[in-house]
Amino acid sequence: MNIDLININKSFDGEQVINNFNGIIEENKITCIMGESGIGKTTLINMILGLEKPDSGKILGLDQRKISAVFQEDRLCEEFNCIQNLRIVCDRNISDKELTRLLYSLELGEVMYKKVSLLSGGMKRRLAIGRALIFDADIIVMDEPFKGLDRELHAKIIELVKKKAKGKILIVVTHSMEEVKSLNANLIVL
Ligand SMILES: Nc1ncnc2c1ncn2[C@@H]1O[C@H](COP(=O)(O)OP(=O)(O)OP(=O)(O)O)[C@@H](O)[C@H]1O
Repeated sequence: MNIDLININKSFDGEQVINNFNGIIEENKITCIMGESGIGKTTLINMILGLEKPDSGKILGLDQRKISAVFQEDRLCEEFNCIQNLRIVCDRNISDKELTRLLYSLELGEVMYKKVSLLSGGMKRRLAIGRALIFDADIIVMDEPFKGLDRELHAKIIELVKKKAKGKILIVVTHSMEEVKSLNANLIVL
C-alpha cells in the first residue's frame, strides 16, 4: 500500500514549515526527499514516524505497518556492542550467524564485539543503518544515512540498503542527486 500524504500543514511557533503538502510514497519503491536545509524534510519524516503530528491533513497507509528508522543522529546504545545493538530490535529467531553476516557486509565484522562508544563516526553510522535493516519493518525511513561515508564504502552500503529494502518502502532524506540516481529512487523535492 502507498503512503498518501494529503494536504499536510505544520507550523512551529507560528512559523509555517510544511504548507499544504501533497505527495505519494509508492509501495515497493525507494523515495528520496530533497530540499534545502531547514525546508522541513525531517519534519515530514517525523510525521510519518509519528513523532510529530500534522496541524491539519492526513497521512494514509501507515496503519498496522512496522517502521524502522535511521535518525539524523545515530541513537545507538553506546554501552552495548554492535551485536547487542542489533539484538535489541530483531526477532529471537534471527541467528548470531545472520547478524554477523550483516555486520561483515557493513564492514563492521572486525569490531562487532566492541562497545559503540569506542567506534568511529562512520562505523556508528553503518551500525545505525544495519539496525534499521535487521528490524522486520514494512517501511524504512532514513535521514541522511550515507553522509560522511567515504566513497568506496558509500557505494557498497547503498547497494546493501537497496538489496535489503526490496519489497519494502524505503524513504531516504538526502542532499545528493548522485544518491537519488544510485538508489534509482522516486524523488520528492520540498
Ligand atoms: N520541534 C521543533 N520546534 C520548533 N521548530 C522546529 C522543530 N522542528 C523543526 N523546527 C523548525 O522547522 C524548520 C524545518 O526543520 P527540519 O529539521 O524539518 O528541516 P530539514 O529540511 O530537515 O533541514 P536539514 O536539511 O538542515 O536537516 C526549521 O526552521 C526548524 O528550526
